[in-house]
Amino acid sequence: MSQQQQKQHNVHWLTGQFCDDSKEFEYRSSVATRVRFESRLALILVALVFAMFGITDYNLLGLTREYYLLLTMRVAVISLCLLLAFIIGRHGGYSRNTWLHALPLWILATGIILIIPLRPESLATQITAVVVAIMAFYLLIPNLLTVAALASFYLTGGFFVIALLYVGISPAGALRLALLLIMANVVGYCALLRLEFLQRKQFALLHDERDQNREMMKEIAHRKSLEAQLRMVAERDALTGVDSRSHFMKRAAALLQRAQIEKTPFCLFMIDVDHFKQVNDTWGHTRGDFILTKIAEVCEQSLRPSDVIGRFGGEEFVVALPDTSPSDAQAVAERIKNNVEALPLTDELSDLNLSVTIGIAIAQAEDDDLDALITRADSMLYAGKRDGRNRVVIGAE
Ligand SMILES: Nc1nc2c(ncn2[C@@H]2O[C@H](COP(=O)(O)OP(=O)(O)OP(=O)(O)O)[C@@H](O)[C@H]2O)c(=O)[nH]1
Repeated sequence: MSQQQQKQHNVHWLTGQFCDDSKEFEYRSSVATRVRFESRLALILVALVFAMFGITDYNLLGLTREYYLLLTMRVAVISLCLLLAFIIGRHGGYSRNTWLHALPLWILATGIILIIPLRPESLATQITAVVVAIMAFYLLIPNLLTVAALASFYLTGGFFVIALLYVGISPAGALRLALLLIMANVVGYCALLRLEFLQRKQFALLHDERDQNREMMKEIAHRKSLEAQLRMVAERDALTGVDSRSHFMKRAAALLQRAQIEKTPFCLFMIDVDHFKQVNDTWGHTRGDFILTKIAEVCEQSLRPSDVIGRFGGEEFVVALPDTSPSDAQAVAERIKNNVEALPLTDELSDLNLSVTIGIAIAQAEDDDLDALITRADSMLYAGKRDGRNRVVIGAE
């Protein structure tokens, strides 16, 4: 891991959050959906529990003014909690709206604090409720440590001050209460700090792993494209785009073998451009190259997709024609010859009389091999050259 990444993954010892803001934002965004769901659930449960305590209020106070005041306060807190549960459900990822998560805690804390002036005699019960609420703020309601801690400190401080003001507590009792509340905060704070730390460490690890995987996928894609390029270079003739000689030999050998197994006819052409040296000498090598690519194009267009054409070398092409009878092969060769002759070239090449000579070999014996066929097609080709070029010569000798 690079130093930069290491720095990004540092978690603050006091807040339990990533020191790097963008990393923290990324983390919060990644847990937003879960947080939203859990926050809603927690708020609804809390509202229910808070409502249930209304029954104890009634038992203790009866239908008194204090009871109605308490009831109004409880209804207000519960309504706000439910409203916030609804809002959090819609907009409450804490990557942006952190305050939305703080708000219900502060409302609940206020509700709990306000019980004391209304029911001072229930202090003992309320102390338990406050300790439970502090724990819930830290551990049960999904929240950021800072949000939970601030709301807890508010609840702790507010409750302590109100208890001192409204209930006559002895100094020793006050000290005990303060220690208890501090303890509850320390335990909750440490537990949540540890949780936040572990969750972020886990997130950082997963993130690293994902980065490494992405790098690996990139590397694999790069290698694959290199392989494809290499294959292309090895299999294709760079100038004309037809098969390279070696690739042609592989494909043609396989086609010949299949033809021999299936006992279907197989023919092979050797195509040579006539007087190409003269073409080069007169119009230059660049135009010579251009003419070669045009001839390759015309040949390809004159063949079936199942035929295979390769550049054998220089101005010589070779074609394998599976499942082709000698008469069909001759017709195809004539077509190529005619198409080359009629090749539309640029104006500056209008004086050029382009032609090819084609030698055809027919596969006969079952053990006929590709080299033997090529040799035979070659001798047909040279017979054609000898007899004046621009012709097709077929034979099995
Ligand atoms: N422009 C170009 N010329 C090539 C290429 N490969 C081979 N040649 C040329 O093709 C010419 C072949 O000449 P020769 O073998 O004497 O045959 P030819 O002039 O075609 O005469 P015949 O085959 O007897 O009709 C040579 O001048 C080579 O330099 C190529 O890739 N590009």
